[in-house]
Amino acid sequence: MSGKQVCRWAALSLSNIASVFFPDLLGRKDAQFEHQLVAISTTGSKERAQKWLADNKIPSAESIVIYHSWKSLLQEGNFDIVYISTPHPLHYEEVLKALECRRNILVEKPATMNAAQYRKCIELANKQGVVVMEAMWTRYLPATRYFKEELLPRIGEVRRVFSDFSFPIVGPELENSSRFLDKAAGAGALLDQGVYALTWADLALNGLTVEETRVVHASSQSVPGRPGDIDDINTVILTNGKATGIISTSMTIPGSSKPAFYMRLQAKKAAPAVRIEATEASVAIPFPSIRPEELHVQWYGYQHLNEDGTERDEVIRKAVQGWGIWYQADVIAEAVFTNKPGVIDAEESLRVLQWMDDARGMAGITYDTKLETV
Ligand SMILES: NC(=O)C1=CN([C@@H]2O[C@H](COP(=O)(O)OP(=O)(O)OC[C@H]3O[C@@H](n4cnc5c(N)ncnc54)[C@H](OP(=O)(O)O)[C@@H]3O)[C@@H](O)[C@H]2O)C=CC1
Ligand SMILES: O=C1OC[C@@H](O)[C@H](O)[C@H]1O
Repeated sequence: MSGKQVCRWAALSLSNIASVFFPDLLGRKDAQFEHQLVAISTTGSKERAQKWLADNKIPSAESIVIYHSWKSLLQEGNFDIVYISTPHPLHYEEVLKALECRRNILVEKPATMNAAQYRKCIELANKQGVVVMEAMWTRYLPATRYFKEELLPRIGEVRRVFSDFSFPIVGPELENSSRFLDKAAGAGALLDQGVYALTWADLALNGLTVEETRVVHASSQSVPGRPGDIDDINTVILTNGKATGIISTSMTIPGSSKPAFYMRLQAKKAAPAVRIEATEASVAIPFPSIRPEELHVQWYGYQHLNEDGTERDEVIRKAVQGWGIWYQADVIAEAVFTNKPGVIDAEESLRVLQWMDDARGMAGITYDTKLETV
């Protein structure tokens, strides 16, 4: 035993991302907590659950309680935090039920389909005295923390940020029933990828002081050749009066990505996916900005010269241990075990959800109204 505080997790669904999150988290020696998976729920069979546990080499699989109803998991399960990773349209109902059961919740991004739904979740979380967090895992990585805490205060006033998240996850072989192409499953690049690109814009524009930032433009191109008008190439422009954010997404073109990314083949010399331009320096973040390990800083002006008189550039490297989706688990566990109820980074999540609402309104990106009720 590690002598660390044990944090017992439940998985609400055996999703693709749960197959990334738990192997990255469990047995993590450099984590602050001893994270354990103790219960799972799946719409699949017991055999599917057992295969999932075996395929993902989940420790102590034989003692994990398997539920075939996510409501039973929430009502009866014996755990500290539930990780919700179903398709986005299901998050809201599941979070509400988890709150009714006074559960601590890590819910995948986007936390809900719109800002109004998340406001309701926040209100209930505060009433129930539990901890809720959107699994915007990028915020909790070393390079992101360094950017916000150490670099942003030193680069002068941010004036413009370009933030792209494009990755060709929609290829010719993908079935229309995939969650990336099924509007009933919340398909669309803005909700799926835009949340990352907008998070970097939020870190740049509001990381030091929060300024009233609004969407002034949004346009969208649909996935070509597919039914359902699925948003793909989106362009969103934000402004707070002093700075401008230009955000882009795509699920069909590589953008700054390298298609081998998903084979965990890190994109060497990838093009910048984010570029933050301030008065003293610019900061470029190579793809994948969802998992940054390098900040390329270009300093401006005579006060930032090398000995040879050239302006200073530097690459700040903050390596990620493992895939990195585990860092957020320590953040929510810390709040749970130090009795700090509430919604972590609620305002940040709400700003991004509101910008996506506004951008969707301008660009005509819509979902069945039943996915958007509060
Ligand atoms: N943080 C990150 O890096 C990533 C985050 N995500 C987010 O995670 C969420 C899930 O994405 P992903 O893992 O690709 O999804 P998947 O399609 O892989 O898995 C979704 C799971 O949800 C369950 N599910 C699906 N439909 C229903 C239904 N109608 N009723 C009940 N359960 C259902 C199923 O679980 P079961 O078979 O066990 O019943 C299914 O396996 C999304 O919100 C996405 O934005 C996704 C990828 C990366
Ligand atoms: O959260 C995510 O991260 C990686 C993307 O490729 C994926 O589509 C998205 O859901």
